[in-house]
Amino acid sequence: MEESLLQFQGISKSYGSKKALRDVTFDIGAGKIVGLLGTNGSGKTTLMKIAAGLIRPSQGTASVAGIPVGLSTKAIVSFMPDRPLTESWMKVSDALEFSRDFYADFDEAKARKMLDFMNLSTRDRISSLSKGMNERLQLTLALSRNAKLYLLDEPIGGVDPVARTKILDAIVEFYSEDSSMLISTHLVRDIERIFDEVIFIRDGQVVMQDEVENIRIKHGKSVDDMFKEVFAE
Ligand SMILES: Nc1ncnc2c1ncn2[C@@H]1O[C@H](COP(=O)(O)OP(=O)(O)OP(=O)(O)O)[C@@H](O)[C@H]1O
Repeated sequence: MEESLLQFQGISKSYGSKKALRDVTFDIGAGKIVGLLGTNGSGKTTLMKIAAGLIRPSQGTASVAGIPVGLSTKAIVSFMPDRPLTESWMKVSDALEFSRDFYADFDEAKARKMLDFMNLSTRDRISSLSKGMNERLQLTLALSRNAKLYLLDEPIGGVDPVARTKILDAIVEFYSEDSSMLISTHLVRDIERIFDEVIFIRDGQVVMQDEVENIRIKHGKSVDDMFKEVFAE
């Protein structure tokens, strides 16, 4: 059997009386780029944060590479949150230094190569970066760790189509094939070309998990068409 890199078993999460995830079960194998697709408020960020070990589920178990989510899985999981972690007083070089001090697996040479690719300079002030450039920086910081699992929460949210293409190209270029990646988004059309598999999540429940090739062959549809069909109101 192929190695499982991320496993959710019967995960539920409530915030007070609000149920954000309901009995979520899925498995992601090694070497896969997986899209976590759902509309606003469907529970994508909650799922990512549980996988990253930042919040605890109300029920169920989550594991990364067979290890229950906790301190030791944090060392092998790189999380790009949908809101920047950097501070506005920093320069890009300060952000690199922070990541280097913080993460034993941070690869500075890779980070510098990626910054070049992204047209970012270490001298840039973070407060002066546009939203799209800031997303590029956050992605650089996340992908420059030699992690086993990358969790990217809305990496193309709120940026223009040109920046989206650049960000997707960077993901494909700098992705290492022995790791897996889970990418949440609702902008399916722009990004579906990079997915091996997709998970559809609606109202906190997984409604479908399939290989992209299956969707195209079995259903004769693009992932975007399938998404629109599943999420039609
Ligand atoms: N800290 C919180 N307290 C209370 N409710 C919350 C909290 N965080 C999320 N929720 C609710 O849980 C549900 C799932 O939220 P979540 O952020 O996981 O969804 P999402 O799919 O990431 O949405 P979006 O695409 O809008 O970011 C939403 O209804 C949200 O309002």
